[in-house]
Amino acid sequence: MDVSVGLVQTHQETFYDPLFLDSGASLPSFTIAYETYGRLNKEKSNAILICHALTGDAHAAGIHEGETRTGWWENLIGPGKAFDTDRYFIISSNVIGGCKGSTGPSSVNPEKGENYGLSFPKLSIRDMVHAQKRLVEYLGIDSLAAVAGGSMGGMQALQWAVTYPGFARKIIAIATTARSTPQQIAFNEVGRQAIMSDPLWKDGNYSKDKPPVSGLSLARMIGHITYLSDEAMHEKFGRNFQDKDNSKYDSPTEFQVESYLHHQGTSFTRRFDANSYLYITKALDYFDLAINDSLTAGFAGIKASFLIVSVSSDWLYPPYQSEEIVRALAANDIDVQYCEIRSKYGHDAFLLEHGQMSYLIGSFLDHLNVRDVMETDTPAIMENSSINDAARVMIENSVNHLPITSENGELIGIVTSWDIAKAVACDHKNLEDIMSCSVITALPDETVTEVARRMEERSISAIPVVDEKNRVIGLISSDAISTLIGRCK
Ligand SMILES: CC(=O)SCCNC(=O)CCNC(=O)[C@H](O)C(C)(C)COP(=O)(O)OP(=O)(O)OC[C@H]1O[C@@H](n2cnc3c(N)ncnc32)[C@H](O)[C@@H]1OP(=O)(O)O
Ligand SMILES: N[C@@H](CCO)C(=O)O
Repeated sequence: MDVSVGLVQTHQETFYDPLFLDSGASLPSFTIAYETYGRLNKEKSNAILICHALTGDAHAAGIHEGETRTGWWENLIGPGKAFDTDRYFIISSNVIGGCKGSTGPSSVNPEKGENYGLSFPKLSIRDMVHAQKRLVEYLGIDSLAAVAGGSMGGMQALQWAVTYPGFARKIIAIATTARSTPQQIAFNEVGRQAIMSDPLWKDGNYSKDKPPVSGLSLARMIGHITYLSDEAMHEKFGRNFQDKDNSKYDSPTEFQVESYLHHQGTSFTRRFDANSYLYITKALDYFDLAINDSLTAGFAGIKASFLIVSVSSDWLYPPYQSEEIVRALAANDIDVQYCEIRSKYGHDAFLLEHGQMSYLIGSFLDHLNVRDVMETDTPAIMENSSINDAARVMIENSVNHLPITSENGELIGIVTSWDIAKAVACDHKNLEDIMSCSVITALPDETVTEVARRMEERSISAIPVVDEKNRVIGLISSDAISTLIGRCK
């Protein structure tokens, strides 16, 4: 059986200082629903905020008492999983504007004593993030190890990096964009029109017992098509009929795909509020991190490392949008890793491709720096040494790479066992004749991944690690790296 965080509860916290919104309006007070998994460490340095997508909620992992469904990222959050609750304190909250315990249009306006409905102010992704910051501070946390999410959750993660530079050390943004495209806005608008065309919607003043279920169901059916791929639909349903005995002309849901979409639409109306759908999709539409159409300008000043993941078959948030994020980050010299995962599931792959996602997220969160892997007791020799001295030191210490330093410890060259062999074969007498003077080096705070890539490109099996004054402080070897990868699995 899978290891899980087990029984969990959704908590609620109300904040009584107003939340000022991008629209110019404000919420006099607001409530945030949230769950936490794992333990906050003494230094309060191990918190990770998880952000949900359009229709998600705070219940990202574990199980609620008396229920059977686990949280929506159950496969990624838990002991020993990518978001390892033995090491990290995970926070997951419902966005403001939502309908799963946080303040949204279905909540009571404290100033009027009635539901907000359409009097709820317009929201942005940044407003959602401002509200999350209040929660994080309430939990006593003044920096986050990471913020992570898929789809709209990825937008929130990016927004955190822009709005609160340096607050989160790592950002994980999956199947997302830095600015909504006309096509995304178009699908959202069709969904909204489906809701607003339902006579039960009543300009947003529907009663709790009579919500606009046909409109909301239709909105979800349209949305759900965009979360799948052509291939996934072929594989799931083919052209199969739902009822094999009564196949054609006389059933409203002849094809399996029709039946499936109706099921997705209907079950959605049991868990989601129509007005929340209108507000949250609008927040998606407004989302644009570019400044004067430049994402590079929009990302200036960011201080975090990024993992950006796209899905090969995602036609709603296609990989080119992730690539745009990566280019703009790289243009700002921001550390970024990018992977397009191969998947047939389409956009919803961020909820389904557990293997690939676990690997990427797990390695990104745990990635080690050169400092963690380098050997520090490696020998070096002075510049005026002889070839014999070099050979002896190499044999005595069983090393194949020997940095050569000046008197003050500065790196001036390197000699390898291959160079020594060459010296014997070609009868060279001086160390200067065989040593390499333009040495590829590593810095202690670089990631092992970056350095491994450099070593692979140059076909080098070990490189000296130097400090800011180019003094040798250790050596990193491909052997040490492969031992590490073997250990990490
Ligand atoms: C990420 C966030 O932040 S939260 C939001 C995420 N959660 C959701 O989107 C919930 C709704 N979405 C889904 O269920 C998504 O499809 C996923 C991605 C989460 C799950 O995908 P899968 O495991 O592949 O499930 P699938 O898409 O096949 O749907 C299964 C459901 O369809 C039903 N179904 C399958 N075929 C048919 C059919 N021919 N006719 C009618 N119903 C059908 C199943 O009975 C099942 O019903 P249930 O969910 O009520 O138990
Ligand atoms: N299935 C996800 C996809 C939207 O990104 C949701 O409903 O939130």
